[in-house]
Amino acid sequence: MAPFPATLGPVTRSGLSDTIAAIATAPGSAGVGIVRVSGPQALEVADGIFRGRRAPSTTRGGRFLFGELVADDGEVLDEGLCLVFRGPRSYTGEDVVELQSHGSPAVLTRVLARALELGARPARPGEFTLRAYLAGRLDLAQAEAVLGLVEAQTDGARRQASLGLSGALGARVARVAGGLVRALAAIQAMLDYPEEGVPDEDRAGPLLQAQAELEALLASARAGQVSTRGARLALIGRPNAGKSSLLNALVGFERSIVTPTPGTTRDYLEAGLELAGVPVTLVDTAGLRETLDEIEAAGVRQARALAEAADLVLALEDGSAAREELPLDLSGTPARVIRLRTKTDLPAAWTDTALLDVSAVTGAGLPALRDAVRVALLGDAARGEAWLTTERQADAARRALEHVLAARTLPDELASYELEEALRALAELTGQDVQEDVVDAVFRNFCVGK
Ligand SMILES: Nc1nc2c(c(=O)[nH]1)N(C=O)[C@@H](CNc1ccc(C(=O)N[C@@H](CCC(=O)O)C(=O)O)cc1)CN2
Ligand SMILES: Nc1nc2c(ncn2[C@@H]2O[C@H](COP(=O)(O)OP(=O)(O)OP(=O)(O)O)[C@@H](O)[C@H]2O)c(=O)[nH]1
Repeated sequence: MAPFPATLGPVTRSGLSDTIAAIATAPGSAGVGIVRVSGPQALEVADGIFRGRRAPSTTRGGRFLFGELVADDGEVLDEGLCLVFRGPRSYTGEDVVELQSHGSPAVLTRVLARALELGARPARPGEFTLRAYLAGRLDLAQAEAVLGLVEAQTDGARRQASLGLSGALGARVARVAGGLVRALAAIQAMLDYPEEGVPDEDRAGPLLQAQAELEALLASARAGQVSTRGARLALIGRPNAGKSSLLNALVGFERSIVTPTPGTTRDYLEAGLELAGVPVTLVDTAGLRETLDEIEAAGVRQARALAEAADLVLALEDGSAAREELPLDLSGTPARVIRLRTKTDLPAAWTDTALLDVSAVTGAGLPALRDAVRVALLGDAARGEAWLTTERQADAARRALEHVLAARTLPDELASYELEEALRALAELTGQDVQEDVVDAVFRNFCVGK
């Protein structure tokens, strides 16, 4: 891969020759904390801070030293470790030094301040990973996966980010690009040697396959974003339908982190849990409880707004009492709905096979409900495959697919133009051919020190 994409402009590249430093660990007290330094003067900076049996600048890469971290006046700030990575064998590809101390803000801010005195400048958000990208050690999708790993709240989000970092997404995209290049070659041969008679399948076959792969990738995008960003599930139903009990049952049956937080306005209750690896926020509207009975317009509007803001609606009807209309009509809203008949441990007042039977008391039907939620949120995106996890990636894949679809119907000359555009969109996805502002936008979301 090229040292950095040719289209990158001066802003992204600026300051690559200077040395950056940042606290790499989270704020607050911890057993250990890290100040990371990267750039040509990293070893010099380390020599100025670290006092041990040997100087960092005389140490081979891949080693760590034990010693003291000292201030400019010689005061010992803390004991600590110094890890030496010599470029290009480091995270950024440059010389990198890690100063690992005890993890208090008091120690870490002093170590960082000393690094800045010695000539480093504060790193911008994501700048270490940006440098790794510019050095060609990560593609843009991998850099986004690093962010995903830093921010992962659930095992599902972690799994997708880890797959992305391993390069699995880049490999999937490269497969599609390979097919497009083959189709392009067939078209070129047709244009250059029309009398040779290049078989039509040479062009159509790879194109069809590329189309199918792009469609599968795009189908994974929704799942990828849901698994990273999480999903909101709204519980809708008449008073007494069993919303709170179902919320408690779902939360209670999950092993993972439970954070019941009353809504700031006390109008609704939210509970966080993990369903099928997806961070899910269940929303139960307390404010609606009084108003829905009278089908008051404001209450229904609020419920509708809640449903529309949700990724998925669970619509509950009490199976033990005379059946009443749902309190609001969800047809015509984009919300997807799973309809439930509740309290199935009690004698049934009615049945309806279109609804999923659940009992919050016995737990009957909850596994089927969790399954239905998983399918509604993730579709059938294969778990072991790398998914598109950001809107930026999905947008690039969408454009690539549009060009492939166009290429399938156009005459050769125009088709080859469309395929080149499709390849350009794929190169954008992995960051091989991308505008500087796009790169900047990716790294703006990072934290300092990453
Ligand atoms: N202390 C610490 N932990 C960390 C990181 C780090 O930078 N520091 N990471 C980062 O954020 C992650 C690990 N990622 C890393 C990736 C590459 C290299 C690296 O130096 N690679 C070189 C050398 C490999 C080798 O010696 O075999 C290379 O690939 O050439 C280091 C960390 C997670 N844990
Ligand atoms: N037997 C049985 N009773 C249930 C079940 N779910 C809820 N109930 C009972 O039905 C009543 C209403 O349940 P809630 O969970 O408070 O219903 P809700 O929809 O949140 O009602 P509001 O708080 O008024 O909005 C309570 O007395 C529950 O104990 C169930 O699965 N089986």
